[in-house]
Amino acid sequence: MANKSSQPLYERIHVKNSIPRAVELLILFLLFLLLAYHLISLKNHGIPSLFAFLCESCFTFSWILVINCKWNQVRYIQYPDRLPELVSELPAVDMFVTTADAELEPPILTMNTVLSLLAVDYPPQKLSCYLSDDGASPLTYYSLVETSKFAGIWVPFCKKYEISIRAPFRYFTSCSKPSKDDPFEFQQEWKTVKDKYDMLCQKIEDASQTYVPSEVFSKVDKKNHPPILKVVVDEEEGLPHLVYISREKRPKHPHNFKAGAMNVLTRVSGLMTNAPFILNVDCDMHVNNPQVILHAMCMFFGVENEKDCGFVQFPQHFYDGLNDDPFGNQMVVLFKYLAQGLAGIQGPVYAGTNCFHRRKVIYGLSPVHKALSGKLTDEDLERRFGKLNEFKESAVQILSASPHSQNQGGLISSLDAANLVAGCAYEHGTCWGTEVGWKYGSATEDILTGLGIQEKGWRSIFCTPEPPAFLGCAPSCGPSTMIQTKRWATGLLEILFSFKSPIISTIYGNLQFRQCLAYMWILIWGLRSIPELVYALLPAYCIISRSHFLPKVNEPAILVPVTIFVIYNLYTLSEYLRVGLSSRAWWNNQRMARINCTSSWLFACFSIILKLIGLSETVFEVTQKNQATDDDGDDQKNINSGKFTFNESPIFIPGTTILLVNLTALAVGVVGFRHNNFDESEVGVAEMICCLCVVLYFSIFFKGLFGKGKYGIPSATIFKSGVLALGFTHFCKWSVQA
Ligand SMILES: O=c1ccn([C@@H]2O[C@H](COP(=O)(O)OP(=O)(O)O[C@H]3O[C@H](CO)[C@@H](O)[C@H](O)[C@H]3O)[C@@H](O)[C@H]2O)c(=O)[nH]1
Ligand SMILES: [Mn+2]
Repeated sequence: MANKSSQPLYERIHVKNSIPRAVELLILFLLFLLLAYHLISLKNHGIPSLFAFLCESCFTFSWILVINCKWNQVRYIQYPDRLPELVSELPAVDMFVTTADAELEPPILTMNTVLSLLAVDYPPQKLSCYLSDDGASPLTYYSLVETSKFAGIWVPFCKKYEISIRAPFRYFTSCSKPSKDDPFEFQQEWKTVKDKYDMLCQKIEDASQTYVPSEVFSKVDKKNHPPILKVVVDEEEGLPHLVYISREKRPKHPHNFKAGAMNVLTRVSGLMTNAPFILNVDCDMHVNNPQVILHAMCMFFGVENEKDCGFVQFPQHFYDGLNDDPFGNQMVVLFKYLAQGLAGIQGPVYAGTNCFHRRKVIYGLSPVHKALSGKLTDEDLERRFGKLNEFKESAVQILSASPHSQNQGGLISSLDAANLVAGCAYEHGTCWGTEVGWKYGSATEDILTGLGIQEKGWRSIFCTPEPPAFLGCAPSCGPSTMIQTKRWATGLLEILFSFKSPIISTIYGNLQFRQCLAYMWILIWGLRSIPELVYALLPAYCIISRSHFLPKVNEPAILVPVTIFVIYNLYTLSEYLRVGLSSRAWWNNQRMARINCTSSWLFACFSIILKLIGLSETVFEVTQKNQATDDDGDDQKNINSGKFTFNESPIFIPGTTILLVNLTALAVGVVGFRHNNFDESEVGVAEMICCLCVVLYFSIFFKGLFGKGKYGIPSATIFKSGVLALGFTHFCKWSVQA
């Protein structure tokens, strides 16, 4: 452990945030005032006021959760340079990459992820990289073999010249071309490496066009095949181990998506290298800061009490992000303030990628039991980890030893044993997926797994080195963005309505109360769609039915909602400006938030209802990743990138309906203004402004009404939404007469 007399490995800094806190409290106060107003005006305004009151109660509740999340902002700075003085021997790290579909996830992207991992600044003999391929794709395997050959020149090149970007596709595009002033040797080598990389890309590209001949994969059906395990690099000077795994799949066995893949990776690596630390990255992320493992180690070895560092999470940043974040999915602000806030409570949630785990924590150890092995009988071990003796032994080694006395050196296990633990029957009757490993039962296995770890009392660390440790790609078209947010919200609701919900973890486990509230804020995303949907329709309802839910413009009470609106928007805007984003990015995120909330999250609610009544299971729909090399001409790409796209999916119906209803209401309202007779049933100005705002928030759909091809909403969707909108306006009128 760290020697305390010398300088610390990290520093914990409290971020000053008194002004944001004051504004947050002011908004909360105003929200309460607004609630009070609705209660008082229930008599005059009736039903609309009641609905407004209910919705705003939800918003207020959610705001309290937000304030809780952001209250104490904490940041960490690591000093990797000090590691050598303090840690005599660096521990081994097993690095996991998951891929699931060679079509949605182009192998060249995955290969760049692997290359960037192989080339990190860390003793290579301490590293092993395991690639899990749920697509059992011969192309992926072929690419990996070719990549391992290229790694033989790429890794030494990066280390020799201290290249800062170690994913070749990023390095070779980012104006890395050597200038005349560079040493001649470097210019030469640069050229060779670049040529070799281009050849690698070409080979993979060619292979993707033709059938890849391979004994290993002859007659492999990706949904029904035995485990395929290949050691691609075993002992090679200067390179980490590299192993390809495609776990067994059988139609009758649920494979539990990514969580299942992670557990197979954990077991196979447990047999082969059994490193005490695990790093996992998705195939769409690559290492952007070669010192990343050292940063993580500063935290693991720097904390005084192990308990304070169960896992180390790095943020997800995205490269080549479209300008001003048109799809609102770069999550810069979310990651910044939320994770920094969580860091001040019990630590960030586990985000599924860019995270270092302690293997023993993954094996279910709690911080109060520093070691477990002595207490576990052979039956216990078998129940937890499965039958295989070799694996039980490896687990005992992990559960008993101190973090850096693990085996190092070559791969130790026989492939037979490894094949066994990669089989789908192995987990049967064991604790894998419940007490041990990545947890099953949610499409957001990451949040569920992290929750389980924090429930045991572990804290986690949010680590934000400069340059960013990892970069990835975010979906860049309408449908995949919506599908992704829907999957997240669905997975989160699955957790909320299960026995693993944070409330239970707080009552029976060691999850801190404020951390529980933080989880709640995330888990209820899907449910928020209901009040948001009602609220998006309420102004239109009021205009069509000549009723009110807001004060009139000449009443002093109007100041309350107006002030909330203004202050809230300035507050969120300032968050964007403070991290250096534009006001355009802020606006894009605001409207995507409204759209996601009323569409993807609403559909998440539907899937949960279907699941709860037992009609269908939720699935993990893999996000389409962008090709590193785009087929579109550059010009074409610049014009159209960032333009929202649509498809036949019903997910676009709510948005279109909301737009149509509000347009109708605006029209009705304008006509109403003309014939205004200044009595009680006049059209409310405040309601009209609200309608206008809703139309602005849904302006993407407005453009979609007239767009062509994938930029337009399909006519079937417009038709269905039209019918719904018509139904709604009739309902408004009918409710007045009734
Ligand atoms: O059956 C499956 C499905 C997915 N994956 C892998 O899981 C990762 C994440 O999938 P992706 O489609 O990229 O989903 P995202 O929405 O981008 O992922 C975010 O959300 C997931 C939970 O929904 C987390 O697991 C991820 O870490 C997090 O980045 C990828 O490497 C996939 O190859 C598998 O290995 N097996
Ligand atoms: Mn992804």
